[in-house]
Amino acid sequence: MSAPSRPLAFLVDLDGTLVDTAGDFVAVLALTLADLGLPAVSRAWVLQAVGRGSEQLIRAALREVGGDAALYEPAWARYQAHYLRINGQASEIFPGTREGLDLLKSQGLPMACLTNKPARFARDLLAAKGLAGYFDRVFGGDDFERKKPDPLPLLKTCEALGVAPPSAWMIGDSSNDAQAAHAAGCPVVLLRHGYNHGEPIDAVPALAHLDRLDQIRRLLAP
Ligand SMILES: O=C(O)COP(=O)(O)O
Ligand SMILES: [Mg+2]
Repeated sequence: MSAPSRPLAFLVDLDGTLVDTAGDFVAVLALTLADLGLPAVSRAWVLQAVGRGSEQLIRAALREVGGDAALYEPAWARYQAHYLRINGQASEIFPGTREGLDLLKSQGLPMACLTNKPARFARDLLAAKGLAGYFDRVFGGDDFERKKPDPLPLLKTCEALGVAPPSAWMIGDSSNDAQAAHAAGCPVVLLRHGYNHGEPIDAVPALAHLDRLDQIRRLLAP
């Protein structure tokens, strides 16, 4: 891939990119399904299902355990109540994340967190993990009409930061992020430690594939 143009902003995904939130999803889904008298989904199932937003995750979990699709509304209500209560408790910041965010911040450019997670959950999680201060804006999956992999959230975030998409680097962990970035015209950098629907992320074209966010150092101007 050709050398990246100098970035003028960073759009950073949350789940699987900054924070390993799989444990929160596993715990909240288990509590939600138990409330409805249904069995839990496995961690392995969660790892390949996460990334398309909460609504899709709940619908897929109901299908997975043989629950009636009509249970979606009560499931969503229970899911929100549990998520708000335990958000972050079974999640860890990935190694190299804080150092990586410090490096990005040192570039003096606008930064947005752009996730498919509902905005309220995203804000609470960033605050709980001490990461909120890095971001000028935080946008969640319920802030726009469509979610990643649609380019709309990236285009709207670029507009909010006042930068053109080709100068806004999307940093993510899944083909959702990459597809959205490609369609929006944003360069993309991918982390290997996230959740790419069970597929290896190296197969997805990007400026770079990193094991840890602080490895982004080699892509930035000294
Ligand atoms: O589906 C989710 O909630 C996770 O989304 P994210 O990877 O865009 O943060
Ligand atoms: Mg992600």
